[in-house]
Amino acid sequence: MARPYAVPPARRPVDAVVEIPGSKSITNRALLLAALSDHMVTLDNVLFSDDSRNFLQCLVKLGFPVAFNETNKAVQIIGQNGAIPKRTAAIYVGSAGTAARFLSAMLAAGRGEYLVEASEQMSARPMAPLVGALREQGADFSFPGKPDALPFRIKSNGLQGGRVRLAASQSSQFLSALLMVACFSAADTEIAIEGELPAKPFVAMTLRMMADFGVKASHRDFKSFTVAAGQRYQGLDYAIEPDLSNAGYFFAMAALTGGTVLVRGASLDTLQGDIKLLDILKQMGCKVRPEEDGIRLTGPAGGRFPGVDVDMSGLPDQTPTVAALAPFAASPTIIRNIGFIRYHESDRLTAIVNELTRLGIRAEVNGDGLVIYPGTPQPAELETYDDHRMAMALALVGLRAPGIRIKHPECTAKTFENYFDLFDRTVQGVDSH
Ligand SMILES: O=C(O)C1=C[C@@H](OP(=O)(O)O)[C@@H](O)[C@H](O)C1
Ligand SMILES: C=C(OP(=O)(O)O)C(=O)O
Repeated sequence: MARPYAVPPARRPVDAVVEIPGSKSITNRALLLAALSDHMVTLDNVLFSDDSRNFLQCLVKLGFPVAFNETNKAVQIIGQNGAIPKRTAAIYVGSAGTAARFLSAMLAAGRGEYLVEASEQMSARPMAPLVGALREQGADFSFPGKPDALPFRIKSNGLQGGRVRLAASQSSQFLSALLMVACFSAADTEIAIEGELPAKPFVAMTLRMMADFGVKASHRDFKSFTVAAGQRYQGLDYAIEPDLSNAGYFFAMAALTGGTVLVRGASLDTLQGDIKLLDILKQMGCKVRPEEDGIRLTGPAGGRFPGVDVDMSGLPDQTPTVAALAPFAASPTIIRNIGFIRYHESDRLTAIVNELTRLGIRAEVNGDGLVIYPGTPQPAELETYDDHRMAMALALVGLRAPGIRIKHPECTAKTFENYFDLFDRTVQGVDSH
């Protein structure tokens, strides 16, 4: 186990150009759509991290012809047009929500008998609404452990399609999973959403990527979705965007220090809803400039900014980032409509309040949101709950407050293996231009 990471306080405004690995959400969708396609797919700028390596290993276990080269960030998959090569297999999805949800749906839409296993953390996260919707369409589930949770066995003989209800309020990934496999069902699929659908931009990403691979879906105001049976995904070459969820920490470094960061390859024209963090940072006085080779953000002079009042249901993964900036704001920060982040790698509402409190910062859960008050963080060793985003975001506090240590920094490997190396280099200005 790695030692805690001692955050180096920023002695001057950061001035850096950073390269962020490929998007987890796009990588794991592209891997699924490639496997489901009817031809060879070549993926570029693929993320290699725990979440995507687990996904790739699952595809290998299921018998898909997969070739990958980590140095070139490239993956080639020969899609099997909705079929799964192995009729029986056991897969391990690790802690990846996307792998757990997307691959379970693919197996339920296949024909065979499969065991899906997961880390302890993922086994505690919700699966029941997805299991229920897949069961309604003909898949058979059994549970060696807790009912309706991972690990489980799936016995499948194709999905029926038809009208399906989905309790979607705990995670948008249930819907993304159902949408991506629906074209292989016997009949057209109509999914009726029950409860408030969170993280809609991730569903929009799913719809856009399905369309890129050749399958259309329609929806009425994100409340009901239709996918016609018989459509097929095509083989193509596909480039993965840099991960804007992970770029957020580096933009935040510029905001906190009144410095400037260029994220190479980032664009306002993106599949990723987390780009909206830039709007929040603008409200804090940052300047955003799209340039030829990326997006540049310049923080407010002296790192002085006001608190914000923001609905973050569309960009839930940025909640820890905004929470880490909040103690340094001139007024309280209010974050709304993010109750569902209780179901992420940790109960993030509780985790954020616990760690801000440990820093001597007043922070409260308020219904489905958070209120965080300005203050002076005191030296502390912070817990990270085996949650990459808690580790990556809490480190930001240490740029402006001395004596901050981040426990178990290795947990960033879920989506960003060398995060703390890049963090160090960004603070020290090694990569600056
Ligand atoms: O579909 C996706 O790629 C994701 C959707 C969101 O999950 P929830 O809808 O479960 O919140 C997000 O938090 C996660 O990091 C990635
Ligand atoms: C919620 C997250 O991950 P997952 O894909 O496991 O749901 C996340 O990366 O913040």
